[in-house]
Amino acid sequence: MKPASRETPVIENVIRLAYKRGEEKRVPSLPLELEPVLAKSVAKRLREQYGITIEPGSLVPRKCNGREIGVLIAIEGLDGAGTTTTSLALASILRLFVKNGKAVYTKEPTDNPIGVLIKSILRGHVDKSLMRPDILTHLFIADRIHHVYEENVAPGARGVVGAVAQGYLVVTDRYKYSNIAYQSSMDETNTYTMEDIMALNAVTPPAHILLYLDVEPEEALRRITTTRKVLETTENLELLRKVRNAYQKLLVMLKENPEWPAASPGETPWVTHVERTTGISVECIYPRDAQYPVIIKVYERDMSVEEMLVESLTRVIAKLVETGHLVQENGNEHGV
Ligand SMILES: Nc1ncnc2c1ncn2[C@@H]1O[C@H](COP(=O)(O)OP(=O)(O)O)[C@@H](O)[C@H]1O
Ligand SMILES: Cc1cn([C@H]2C[C@H](O)[C@@H](COP(=O)(O)OP(=O)(O)O)O2)c(=O)[nH]c1=O
Repeated sequence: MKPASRETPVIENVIRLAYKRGEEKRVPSLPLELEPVLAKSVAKRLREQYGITIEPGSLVPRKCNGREIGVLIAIEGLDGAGTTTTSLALASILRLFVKNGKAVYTKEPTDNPIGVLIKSILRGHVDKSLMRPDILTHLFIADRIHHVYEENVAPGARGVVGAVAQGYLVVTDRYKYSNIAYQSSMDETNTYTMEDIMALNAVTPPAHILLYLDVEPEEALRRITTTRKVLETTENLELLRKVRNAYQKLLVMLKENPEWPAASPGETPWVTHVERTTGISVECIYPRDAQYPVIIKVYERDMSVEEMLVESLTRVIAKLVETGHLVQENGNEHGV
């Protein structure tokens, strides 16, 4: 489920998960006091497991040529894995802990015209002949190009990359990795392999961090069917099993052959677009001495929502500190 507006404070959106789109979904409510509880638990686990001490406002984005540079974090998983819940909570907690308060939630498919068309196709509301994996592959990519280079995801920022270049931590609820896992799994003719869809997606940059929420397809379907009256065409057990296999394969592919630094220039058409949109060197946004995306996998077996959130958020923040994308500074006096 996706909230309608990112102008609303993120924590409110988390709470609204309980009420939003009542006609489609009945989502169990998360406790109202979630944010402070979560902040405390995350700070505690970071201290105990990673030796990282953080307080509200104590983290700052790394700098390049004197300006703060943010990151792109993609949250991925099967429908029902909790990508929306986790993305909202992560943006909220990051906003609390970073000094500039610059963290935003965004999502794909977007609420822009191409994203709306995609949703109509997935819901079977338009001509059924549009429901083809090849058509969807290209529509999702077109929606993503607009999202990454044009959509106003943060005040005064052009596109996701514009926001990152202005020091925002951008959390996207799904990204190109959904495209690769879902559309290749829907394609029974095997016209577009995962590698093909990955190559088509080289028009947009990698995420700095890819958080994959791993859930058993049976559990994912159970969550979807208990929270939603109307299921999307993609939400059936057979497809979810295929998509999970595809995600597992994709994580291996990305570890062996990261998107950045790329092996060949043909894999990086996004570099020109990023530099044109942001006006800064790509090396400032994607330092060459690291490999992207950095992958984090959380296996949800027997985890409560709260446990999944603490585990996921702690690991993402620890990784951002470890890789130098977030730097620890003295925080303010309000510890958590
Ligand atoms: N780890 C978990 N354990 C139990 N229920 C969960 C867990 N994560 C999410 N949920 C529930 O599953 C449902 C779907 O969550 P949501 O974040 O909308 O998933 P997605 O966006 O991945 O489809 C919600 O009712 C949410 O509260
Ligand atoms: C971004 C993306 C999403 N998807 C799929 C994953 C989901 O099944 C669906 C989007 O639905 P979802 O993210 O669950 O949104 P909502 O909660 O509003 O229903 O689109 C793709 O197939 N390819 C893509 O490139």
